[in-house]
Amino acid sequence: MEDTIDLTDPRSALDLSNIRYQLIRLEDTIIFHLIERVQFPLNPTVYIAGAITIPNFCGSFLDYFLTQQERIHALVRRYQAPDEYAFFPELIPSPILAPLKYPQLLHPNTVNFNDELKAAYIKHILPAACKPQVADRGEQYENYGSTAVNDVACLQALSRRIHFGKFVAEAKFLAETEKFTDLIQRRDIKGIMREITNEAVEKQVLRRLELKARTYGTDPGDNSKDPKIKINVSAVVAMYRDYVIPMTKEVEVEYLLQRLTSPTPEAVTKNSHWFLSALETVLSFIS
Ligand SMILES: C=C(O[C@@H]1C=C(C(=O)O)C=C[C@H]1O)C(=O)O
Repeated sequence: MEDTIDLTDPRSALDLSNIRYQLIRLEDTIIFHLIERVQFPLNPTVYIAGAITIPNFCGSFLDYFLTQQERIHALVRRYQAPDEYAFFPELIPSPILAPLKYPQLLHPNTVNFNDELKAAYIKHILPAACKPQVADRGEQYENYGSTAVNDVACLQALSRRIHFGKFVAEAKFLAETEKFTDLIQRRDIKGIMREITNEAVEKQVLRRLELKARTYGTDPGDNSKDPKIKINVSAVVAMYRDYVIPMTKEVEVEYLLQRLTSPTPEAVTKNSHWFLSALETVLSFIS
């Protein structure tokens, strides 16, 4: 197992033990971002379209923040990486940096579960993890900016986690190509779900997560008998059990259902973004 997954090397990127290691690392990122987020109350206003007036924008404050952040991150090539998926892919510009040449690791596909992830985050994950909303204490106590900054960090880490399901699926497909080819050809979704599921690994993930949430959420300097925990540990476990693991597996299944078909133009765009960007750069020099 390597220290980090190398997405420029197919042997590293499609090795299931490397992928699992990456998923374990992402648990740390997700828990730390969530600990930051739950310092603030739920602040439902942030998620309601039109609740905060924004010039030339009619969505929610969170969506405004996400679109702006994705634009700047796209300029520095974030969404060229095969493990990064935008929440608003239709709004992102081409990078200003020269394109990187990633090898073709995944079959071209259109799988993007970010809408489902964002909906579950707002409707279920946050309400379970946040402290109860204090009564409206007036404008000077608002922390909408901090709320959205932390939400974007949480959502982007969660998005990477669930979309790593594509690498998991590709590794499993390569290990048992014949079996998966048959299931995919018969559109046997239940059979695919059964074959990609590893209950022992899932149980291990949940046990480790509980320990991590408790450990990272406790100040090591707090020697009291009943130390304060900065995060609701059972909400973290429930987030993985009810949303993160099921969505990772849905990503796996959807990816496999597209594994044998020839790519649609939309799928090619994500996978050959570097080629289109290169073409754009060349054309900008000519014109
Ligand atoms: C990620 C894997 O695939 C599936 C998804 C898991 C997850 O989301 O944590 C765990 C086990 C499998 O059911 C794996 O096999 O490691």
